[in-house]
Amino acid sequence: MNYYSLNKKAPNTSFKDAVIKGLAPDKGLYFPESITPLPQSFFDDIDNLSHTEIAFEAIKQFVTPEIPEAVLKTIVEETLSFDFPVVQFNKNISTLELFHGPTMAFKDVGARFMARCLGYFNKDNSEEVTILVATSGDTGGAVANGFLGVKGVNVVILYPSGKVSDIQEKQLTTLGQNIKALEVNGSFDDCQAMVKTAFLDEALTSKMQLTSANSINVARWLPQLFYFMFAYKQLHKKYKNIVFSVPSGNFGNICAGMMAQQLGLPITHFIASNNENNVVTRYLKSQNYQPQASVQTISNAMDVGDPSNFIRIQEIYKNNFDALKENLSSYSFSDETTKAAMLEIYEQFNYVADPHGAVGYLGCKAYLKNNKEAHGVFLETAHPTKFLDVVEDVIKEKQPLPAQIKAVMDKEKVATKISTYSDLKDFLLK
Ligand SMILES: Cc1ncc(COP(=O)(O)O)c(C=O)c1O
Ligand SMILES: N[C@@H](CCOP(=O)(O)O)C(=O)O
Repeated sequence: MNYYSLNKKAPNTSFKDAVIKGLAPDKGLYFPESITPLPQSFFDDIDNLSHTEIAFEAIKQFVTPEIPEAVLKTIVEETLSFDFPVVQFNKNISTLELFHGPTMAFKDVGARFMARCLGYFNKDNSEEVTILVATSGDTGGAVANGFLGVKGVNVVILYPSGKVSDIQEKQLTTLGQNIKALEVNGSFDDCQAMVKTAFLDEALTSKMQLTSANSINVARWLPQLFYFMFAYKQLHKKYKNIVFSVPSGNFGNICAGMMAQQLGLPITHFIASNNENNVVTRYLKSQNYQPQASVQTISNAMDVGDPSNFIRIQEIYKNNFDALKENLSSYSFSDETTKAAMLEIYEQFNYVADPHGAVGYLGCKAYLKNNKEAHGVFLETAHPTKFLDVVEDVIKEKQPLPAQIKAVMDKEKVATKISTYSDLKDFLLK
Protein backbone atom coordinates (compact mmCIF):
# COMPACT_ATOMS: atom_id res chain seq x y z
CA MET A 1 0.00 0.00 0.00
CA ASN A 2 1.18 3.50 -0.75
CA TYR A 3 0.66 6.48 1.50
CA TYR A 4 0.27 10.19 0.79
CA SER A 5 1.07 13.15 2.97
CA LEU A 6 -1.91 15.09 4.27
CA ASN A 7 0.01 18.30 3.53
CA LYS A 8 0.01 17.15 -0.13
CA LYS A 9 3.48 18.60 -0.76
CA ALA A 10 5.54 15.41 -0.57
CA PRO A 11 5.70 12.42 -2.92
CA ASN A 12 3.56 9.36 -2.17
CA THR A 13 5.52 6.58 -0.62
CA SER A 14 5.44 2.89 0.35
CA PHE A 15 4.39 1.47 3.74
CA LYS A 16 8.04 0.72 4.44
CA ASP A 17 9.12 4.27 3.76
CA ALA A 18 6.20 5.74 5.72
CA VAL A 19 7.16 3.64 8.75
CA ILE A 20 10.84 4.48 8.54
CA LYS A 21 10.21 8.21 8.02
CA GLY A 22 7.31 8.54 10.48
CA LEU A 23 6.35 11.99 9.23
CA ALA A 24 6.40 13.06 5.56
CA PRO A 25 9.11 15.51 4.44
CA ASP A 26 6.47 18.28 4.20
CA LYS A 27 5.61 17.65 7.92
CA GLY A 28 2.31 16.01 6.92
CA LEU A 29 0.92 12.83 8.44
CA TYR A 30 0.79 9.86 6.10
CA PHE A 31 -2.59 8.43 5.07
CA PRO A 32 -3.32 5.30 2.98
CA GLU A 33 -4.00 5.92 -0.71
CA SER A 34 -7.09 3.70 -0.61
CA ILE A 35 -9.33 1.90 1.87
CA THR A 36 -11.08 -1.18 0.47
CA PRO A 37 -13.96 -2.41 2.65
CA LEU A 38 -13.69 -6.01 3.83
CA PRO A 39 -16.21 -8.42 2.28
CA GLN A 40 -19.53 -8.96 4.08
CA SER A 41 -18.51 -12.60 4.59
CA PHE A 42 -15.74 -11.41 6.95
CA PHE A 43 -18.30 -9.83 9.28
CA ASP A 44 -20.78 -12.72 8.87
CA ASP A 45 -18.04 -15.16 9.86
CA ILE A 46 -16.38 -13.08 12.59
CA ASP A 47 -17.47 -15.45 15.39
CA ASN A 48 -15.33 -18.16 13.84
CA LEU A 49 -12.23 -16.01 13.54
CA SER A 50 -9.53 -15.68 16.21
CA HIS A 51 -8.15 -12.27 17.20
CA THR A 52 -5.10 -12.87 15.05
CA GLU A 53 -7.19 -13.89 12.03
CA ILE A 54 -9.35 -10.78 12.40
CA ALA A 55 -6.29 -8.55 12.77
CA PHE A 56 -4.50 -10.14 9.82
CA GLU A 57 -7.46 -9.65 7.46
CA ALA A 58 -8.10 -6.12 8.70
CA ILE A 59 -4.57 -4.77 8.31
CA LYS A 60 -3.35 -6.79 5.32
CA GLN A 61 -4.20 -4.23 2.64
CA PHE A 62 -2.32 -1.48 4.49
CA VAL A 63 1.01 -3.25 4.95
CA THR A 64 1.43 -5.72 2.09
CA PRO A 65 3.35 -6.37 -0.10
CA GLU A 66 6.18 -4.64 1.81
CA ILE A 67 5.49 -7.01 4.69
CA PRO A 68 4.84 -10.43 3.09
CA GLU A 69 1.69 -12.22 4.27
CA ALA A 70 3.57 -15.01 6.07
CA VAL A 71 5.64 -12.46 8.01
CA LEU A 72 2.53 -10.43 8.79
CA LYS A 73 0.86 -13.49 10.30
CA THR A 74 3.76 -13.93 12.72
CA ILE A 75 3.86 -10.22 13.55
CA VAL A 76 0.16 -10.18 14.36
CA GLU A 77 0.37 -13.38 16.42
CA GLU A 78 3.28 -12.08 18.49
CA THR A 79 1.67 -8.65 18.92
CA LEU A 80 -1.65 -9.97 20.21
CA SER A 81 -0.46 -12.37 22.88
CA PHE A 82 -2.91 -11.13 25.53
CA ASP A 83 -6.67 -10.72 25.88
CA PHE A 84 -9.15 -7.92 25.06
CA PRO A 85 -12.23 -8.77 27.14
CA VAL A 86 -15.53 -6.90 27.09
CA VAL A 87 -17.17 -6.48 30.52
CA GLN A 88 -20.90 -5.78 30.38
CA PHE A 89 -22.24 -3.36 33.00
CA ASN A 90 -25.91 -3.52 31.94
CA LYS A 91 -27.97 -3.67 28.75
CA ASN A 92 -26.78 -0.23 27.70
CA ILE A 93 -23.13 -0.04 28.71
CA SER A 94 -20.08 -2.26 28.36
CA THR A 95 -16.38 -1.60 28.60
CA LEU A 96 -13.63 -3.00 26.40
CA GLU A 97 -10.52 -3.62 28.51
CA LEU A 98 -7.39 -2.66 26.61
CA PHE A 99 -4.94 -2.97 29.49
CA HIS A 100 -3.89 -6.59 29.55
CA GLY A 101 -0.57 -6.07 27.77
CA PRO A 102 2.91 -5.65 29.25
CA THR A 103 2.57 -1.94 30.16
CA MET A 104 -1.14 -2.08 30.90
CA ALA A 105 -2.38 0.57 28.46
CA PHE A 106 -3.81 0.32 24.96
CA LYS A 107 -0.55 1.50 23.39
CA ASP A 108 1.04 -1.92 23.74
CA VAL A 109 -0.53 -3.26 20.55
CA GLY A 110 0.65 -0.44 18.29
CA ALA A 111 4.11 -0.36 19.86
CA ARG A 112 4.62 -4.12 19.53
CA PHE A 113 3.31 -4.16 15.96
CA MET A 114 5.51 -1.27 14.89
CA ALA A 115 8.60 -2.72 16.60
CA ARG A 116 8.17 -5.93 14.63
CA CYS A 117 7.61 -4.11 11.32
CA LEU A 118 10.76 -2.06 11.85
CA GLY A 119 12.63 -5.20 12.91
CA TYR A 120 11.59 -6.84 9.64
CA PHE A 121 12.61 -3.84 7.52
CA ASN A 122 15.95 -3.70 9.30
CA LYS A 123 16.56 -7.45 9.42
CA ASP A 124 20.06 -7.16 8.01
CA ASN A 125 20.89 -4.46 10.61
CA SER A 126 21.95 -2.23 7.75
CA GLU A 127 20.64 1.04 9.13
CA GLU A 128 20.41 2.37 12.68
CA VAL A 129 17.15 4.15 13.45
CA THR A 130 16.50 6.66 16.23
CA ILE A 131 12.92 6.71 17.40
CA LEU A 132 11.70 9.95 18.94
CA VAL A 133 8.57 9.65 21.04
CA ALA A 134 6.54 12.30 22.83
CA THR A 135 4.42 10.97 25.64
CA SER A 136 1.78 12.27 28.00
CA GLY A 137 2.09 9.05 29.95
CA ASP A 138 1.41 5.74 28.25
CA THR A 139 3.00 5.78 24.80
CA GLY A 140 6.44 6.18 26.37
CA GLY A 141 6.21 3.05 28.52
CA ALA A 142 4.70 0.96 25.73
CA VAL A 143 7.35 2.01 23.23
CA ALA A 144 10.14 1.48 25.76
CA ASN A 145 8.87 -2.03 26.43
CA GLY A 146 8.13 -2.82 22.78
CA PHE A 147 11.55 -1.72 21.49
CA LEU A 148 13.74 -2.78 24.43
CA GLY A 149 16.85 -4.51 23.12
CA VAL A 150 15.79 -4.28 19.46
CA LYS A 151 19.04 -4.21 17.47
CA GLY A 152 19.76 -1.09 15.44
CA VAL A 153 17.04 0.93 17.20
CA ASN A 154 17.68 3.75 19.70
CA VAL A 155 14.64 5.14 21.47
CA VAL A 156 14.46 8.65 22.92
CA ILE A 157 11.32 9.42 24.93
CA LEU A 158 10.29 12.99 25.77
CA TYR A 159 7.84 13.41 28.63
CA PRO A 160 6.48 16.48 30.45
CA SER A 161 8.08 16.86 33.87
CA GLY A 162 5.65 16.38 36.77
CA LYS A 163 2.74 15.62 34.44
CA VAL A 164 2.77 11.82 34.24
CA SER A 165 1.86 9.38 37.01
CA ASP A 166 4.61 7.82 39.16
CA ILE A 167 4.11 4.39 37.60
CA GLN A 168 4.08 5.79 34.06
CA GLU A 169 7.33 7.60 34.82
CA LYS A 170 8.91 4.40 36.14
CA GLN A 171 7.82 2.51 33.02
CA LEU A 172 9.55 4.91 30.70
CA THR A 173 12.68 5.85 32.67
CA THR A 174 13.94 2.59 34.14
CA LEU A 175 14.59 0.14 31.34
CA GLY A 176 18.06 1.31 30.24
CA GLN A 177 19.82 -0.38 27.27
CA ASN A 178 18.67 1.30 24.04
CA ILE A 179 15.97 3.41 25.78
CA LYS A 180 16.70 6.98 26.94
CA ALA A 181 14.26 9.33 28.68
CA LEU A 182 14.22 13.12 28.47
CA GLU A 183 12.27 14.97 31.16
CA VAL A 184 10.99 18.11 29.50
CA ASN A 185 10.26 21.31 31.34
CA GLY A 186 6.96 21.87 29.50
CA SER A 187 3.74 20.19 28.38
CA PHE A 188 3.06 17.17 26.17
CA ASP A 189 2.37 19.56 23.29
CA ASP A 190 5.85 21.05 23.77
CA CYS A 191 7.31 17.51 23.60
CA GLN A 192 5.31 16.71 20.45
CA ALA A 193 6.33 20.00 18.79
CA MET A 194 10.04 19.34 19.55
CA VAL A 195 9.78 15.88 17.99
CA LYS A 196 8.14 17.26 14.84
CA THR A 197 10.79 20.00 14.58
CA ALA A 198 13.56 17.41 14.85
CA PHE A 199 12.17 15.47 11.87
CA LEU A 200 12.61 18.54 9.68
CA ASP A 201 16.01 19.59 10.99
CA GLU A 202 18.56 18.75 8.33
CA ALA A 203 21.44 19.07 10.79
CA LEU A 204 19.93 16.01 12.47
CA THR A 205 18.38 14.12 9.56
CA SER A 206 21.64 14.26 7.59
CA LYS A 207 23.36 12.43 10.46
CA MET A 208 20.73 9.95 11.63
CA GLN A 209 17.58 8.20 10.47
CA LEU A 210 14.84 9.60 12.71
CA THR A 211 11.37 8.15 13.01
CA SER A 212 8.38 8.42 15.33
CA ALA A 213 6.59 5.81 17.43
CA ASN A 214 3.69 8.09 18.21
CA SER A 215 0.43 7.56 16.39
CA ILE A 216 1.90 9.87 13.74
CA ASN A 217 3.52 6.66 12.49
CA VAL A 218 1.09 4.54 10.48
CA ALA A 219 2.50 1.30 11.93
CA ARG A 220 1.72 2.53 15.47
CA TRP A 221 -1.66 3.99 14.56
CA LEU A 222 -3.40 1.49 12.28
CA PRO A 223 -3.24 -1.64 14.51
CA GLN A 224 -5.49 0.22 16.97
CA LEU A 225 -8.38 -0.49 14.60
CA PHE A 226 -8.31 -4.12 15.81
CA TYR A 227 -9.88 -3.17 19.14
CA PHE A 228 -13.18 -2.14 17.62
CA MET A 229 -13.42 -5.44 15.74
CA PHE A 230 -12.64 -7.44 18.89
CA ALA A 231 -15.43 -5.64 20.77
CA TYR A 232 -17.85 -6.11 17.88
CA LYS A 233 -17.13 -9.83 17.82
CA GLN A 234 -18.03 -10.10 21.51
CA LEU A 235 -21.21 -8.00 21.33
CA HIS A 236 -22.81 -8.15 17.90
CA LYS A 237 -25.10 -11.08 18.58
CA LYS A 238 -26.74 -9.22 21.47
CA TYR A 239 -26.67 -5.65 20.20
CA LYS A 240 -27.19 -4.25 16.71
CA ASN A 241 -26.66 -0.59 17.47
CA ILE A 242 -23.14 -0.34 18.87
CA VAL A 243 -21.53 3.02 19.64
CA PHE A 244 -18.00 3.52 20.95
CA SER A 245 -16.96 6.10 23.50
CA VAL A 246 -13.23 6.67 23.17
CA PRO A 247 -11.33 8.63 25.82
CA SER A 248 -9.38 10.91 23.52
CA GLY A 249 -6.21 13.01 23.65
CA ASN A 250 -4.15 12.81 20.48
CA PHE A 251 -7.18 11.27 18.68
CA GLY A 252 -5.24 8.34 17.20
CA ASN A 253 -7.39 5.68 18.80
CA ILE A 254 -10.76 7.08 17.77
CA CYS A 255 -9.40 7.75 14.29
CA ALA A 256 -8.33 4.09 14.08
CA GLY A 257 -11.90 3.17 15.06
CA MET A 258 -13.14 5.27 12.17
CA MET A 259 -10.80 3.31 9.89
CA ALA A 260 -12.43 0.09 11.15
CA GLN A 261 -15.78 1.63 10.22
CA GLN A 262 -14.44 2.50 6.76
CA LEU A 263 -13.51 -1.17 6.42
CA GLY A 264 -17.20 -1.96 6.91
CA LEU A 265 -17.44 -2.60 10.66
CA PRO A 266 -21.04 -1.69 11.58
CA ILE A 267 -20.41 1.02 14.17
CA THR A 268 -23.37 3.38 14.54
CA HIS A 269 -21.59 6.33 16.14
CA PHE A 270 -18.41 7.52 17.87
CA ILE A 271 -18.13 9.57 21.01
CA ALA A 272 -14.90 11.47 21.64
CA SER A 273 -14.77 11.74 25.41
CA ASN A 274 -12.48 14.51 26.58
CA ASN A 275 -11.23 15.88 29.85
CA GLU A 276 -10.92 19.66 29.99
CA ASN A 277 -8.56 19.56 27.01
CA ASN A 278 -11.50 19.78 24.68
CA VAL A 279 -10.55 21.28 21.34
CA VAL A 280 -12.73 18.77 19.47
CA THR A 281 -15.76 19.18 21.76
CA ARG A 282 -15.56 22.92 21.10
CA TYR A 283 -15.05 22.41 17.37
CA LEU A 284 -18.19 20.30 17.00
CA LYS A 285 -20.18 23.06 18.71
CA SER A 286 -18.66 26.05 16.90
CA GLN A 287 -17.12 24.66 13.69
CA ASN A 288 -14.06 26.65 14.75
CA TYR A 289 -10.92 24.54 15.32
CA GLN A 290 -8.90 26.32 18.00
CA PRO A 291 -6.07 24.35 19.64
CA GLN A 292 -5.23 25.67 23.11
CA ALA A 293 -2.42 25.21 25.60
CA SER A 294 -3.18 22.01 27.54
CA VAL A 295 -4.30 22.01 31.16
CA GLN A 296 -3.24 19.37 33.69
CA THR A 297 -5.89 16.84 34.72
CA ILE A 298 -6.18 13.50 36.54
CA SER A 299 -6.59 11.77 33.16
CA ASN A 300 -3.12 13.04 32.29
CA ALA A 301 -2.51 10.93 29.18
CA MET A 302 -5.29 12.94 27.50
CA ASP A 303 -3.77 16.33 28.35
CA VAL A 304 -3.27 17.27 24.72
CA GLY A 305 -4.08 20.76 23.45
CA ASP A 306 -3.30 20.20 19.77
CA PRO A 307 -4.17 16.61 18.78
CA SER A 308 -2.05 15.22 15.92
CA ASN A 309 -4.67 12.97 14.41
CA PHE A 310 -7.59 15.32 13.97
CA ILE A 311 -6.30 16.04 10.48
CA ARG A 312 -6.67 12.32 9.64
CA ILE A 313 -10.26 12.42 10.88
CA GLN A 314 -10.92 15.42 8.65
CA GLU A 315 -9.49 13.44 5.74
CA ILE A 316 -11.78 10.46 6.40
CA TYR A 317 -14.78 12.80 6.27
CA LYS A 318 -13.37 14.78 3.32
CA ASN A 319 -13.47 17.92 5.46
CA ASN A 320 -17.26 17.75 5.49
CA PHE A 321 -18.32 19.10 8.88
CA ASP A 322 -21.91 17.81 8.62
CA ALA A 323 -20.78 14.29 7.70
CA LEU A 324 -18.38 14.29 10.65
CA LYS A 325 -21.03 15.57 13.06
CA GLU A 326 -23.41 12.86 11.91
CA ASN A 327 -20.91 10.22 13.05
CA LEU A 328 -19.15 11.88 15.97
CA SER A 329 -20.30 13.44 19.23
CA SER A 330 -17.94 14.86 21.80
CA TYR A 331 -18.25 15.76 25.46
CA SER A 332 -15.82 17.23 27.95
CA PHE A 333 -15.68 16.56 31.69
CA SER A 334 -13.96 18.11 34.69
CA ASP A 335 -11.80 16.21 37.16
CA GLU A 336 -14.52 16.46 39.81
CA THR A 337 -17.09 14.86 37.49
CA THR A 338 -14.55 12.20 36.53
CA LYS A 339 -13.88 11.33 40.17
CA ALA A 340 -17.64 11.12 40.82
CA ALA A 341 -17.93 8.75 37.84
CA MET A 342 -15.12 6.53 39.17
CA LEU A 343 -17.02 6.23 42.45
CA GLU A 344 -20.34 5.60 40.68
CA ILE A 345 -18.79 2.84 38.55
CA TYR A 346 -17.32 1.26 41.68
CA GLU A 347 -20.50 1.48 43.75
CA GLN A 348 -22.98 0.55 41.02
CA PHE A 349 -21.02 -2.04 39.05
CA ASN A 350 -18.31 -3.10 41.47
CA TYR A 351 -15.74 -2.16 38.83
CA VAL A 352 -12.57 -0.13 39.33
CA ALA A 353 -12.08 2.26 36.42
CA ASP A 354 -9.06 4.44 35.78
CA PRO A 355 -9.63 8.18 35.23
CA HIS A 356 -9.39 7.87 31.41
CA GLY A 357 -11.94 5.05 31.30
CA ALA A 358 -14.18 7.06 33.63
CA VAL A 359 -14.16 9.95 31.12
CA GLY A 360 -15.18 7.39 28.47
CA TYR A 361 -18.00 6.15 30.72
CA LEU A 362 -19.27 9.70 31.16
CA GLY A 363 -19.23 10.27 27.39
CA CYS A 364 -21.20 7.07 26.92
CA LYS A 365 -23.82 8.11 29.45
CA ALA A 366 -24.14 11.59 27.96
CA TYR A 367 -24.75 10.16 24.49
CA LEU A 368 -27.15 7.45 25.67
CA LYS A 369 -29.41 10.02 27.34
CA ASN A 370 -30.86 10.89 23.93
CA ASN A 371 -30.09 7.58 22.20
CA LYS A 372 -31.62 5.03 24.52
CA GLU A 373 -31.71 2.22 21.93
CA ALA A 374 -27.91 2.20 21.48
CA HIS A 375 -25.39 -0.01 23.27
CA GLY A 376 -22.41 2.07 24.36
CA VAL A 377 -18.94 0.58 24.69
CA PHE A 378 -16.40 2.77 26.45
CA LEU A 379 -12.76 1.86 26.06
CA GLU A 380 -10.94 1.21 29.32
CA THR A 381 -7.60 2.39 27.97
CA ALA A 382 -5.34 1.82 30.99
CA HIS A 383 -5.25 -0.26 34.15
CA PRO A 384 -6.41 1.66 37.23
CA THR A 385 -3.22 0.93 39.19
CA LYS A 386 -1.27 3.09 36.75
CA PHE A 387 -3.05 5.96 38.55
CA LEU A 388 -2.85 4.49 42.02
CA ASP A 389 -3.03 7.73 44.06
CA VAL A 390 -6.17 9.03 42.37
CA VAL A 391 -7.92 5.67 42.24
CA GLU A 392 -7.29 4.72 45.89
CA ASP A 393 -8.19 8.21 47.02
CA VAL A 394 -11.54 8.09 45.19
CA ILE A 395 -12.73 4.59 46.01
CA LYS A 396 -11.04 4.48 49.44
CA GLU A 397 -9.74 0.99 48.92
CA LYS A 398 -6.22 -0.38 48.51
CA GLN A 399 -5.61 -1.92 45.10
CA PRO A 400 -3.66 -5.12 44.52
CA LEU A 401 -0.75 -4.49 42.16
CA PRO A 402 -0.46 -6.56 38.98
CA ALA A 403 2.90 -8.19 38.22
CA GLN A 404 3.61 -5.75 35.37
CA ILE A 405 3.37 -2.79 37.78
CA LYS A 406 5.28 -4.47 40.61
CA ALA A 407 8.13 -5.16 38.19
CA VAL A 408 8.93 -1.44 37.75
CA MET A 409 7.87 0.05 41.11
CA ASP A 410 11.26 -0.12 42.81
CA LYS A 411 13.49 0.53 39.85
CA GLU A 412 15.57 3.67 39.69
CA LYS A 413 14.52 6.49 37.40
CA VAL A 414 17.14 7.65 34.90
CA ALA A 415 16.22 10.76 32.89
CA THR A 416 17.99 13.79 31.44
CA LYS A 417 16.29 17.13 32.03
CA ILE A 418 15.84 19.42 29.03
CA SER A 419 13.96 22.66 28.40
CA THR A 420 14.39 23.69 24.77
CA TYR A 421 14.62 22.26 21.27
CA SER A 422 18.31 23.06 21.23
CA ASP A 423 18.76 20.86 24.35
CA LEU A 424 17.12 18.01 22.44
CA LYS A 425 19.34 18.60 19.43
CA ASP A 426 22.49 18.63 21.55
CA PHE A 427 21.40 15.39 23.22
CA LEU A 428 20.80 13.68 19.88
CA LEU A 429 24.06 14.88 18.37
CA LYS A 430 26.14 13.84 21.38
C1 LIG B 1 -4.92 5.77 29.07
C2 LIG B 1 -5.13 6.60 27.85
N1 LIG B 1 -6.38 6.89 27.48
C3 LIG B 1 -6.62 7.64 26.40
C4 LIG B 1 -5.60 8.19 25.65
C5 LIG B 1 -5.95 9.01 24.46
O1 LIG B 1 -5.74 8.28 23.28
P1 LIG B 1 -5.48 9.02 21.91
O2 LIG B 1 -4.25 9.83 22.09
O3 LIG B 1 -5.33 7.94 20.91
O4 LIG B 1 -6.67 9.88 21.68
C6 LIG B 1 -4.28 7.92 26.02
C7 LIG B 1 -3.12 8.44 25.27
O5 LIG B 1 -3.01 8.34 24.14
C8 LIG B 1 -4.03 7.09 27.12
O6 LIG B 1 -2.80 6.77 27.47
N1 LIG C 1 -1.69 9.89 25.32
C1 LIG C 1 -0.49 9.62 24.67
C2 LIG C 1 -0.04 10.80 23.88
C3 LIG C 1 0.62 10.38 22.62
O1 LIG C 1 -0.31 9.71 21.82
P1 LIG C 1 0.10 8.86 20.56
O2 LIG C 1 -1.00 7.86 20.40
O3 LIG C 1 0.20 9.80 19.44
O4 LIG C 1 1.41 8.21 20.85
C4 LIG C 1 0.52 9.06 25.65
O5 LIG C 1 0.10 8.37 26.55
O6 LIG C 1 1.69 9.30 25.54
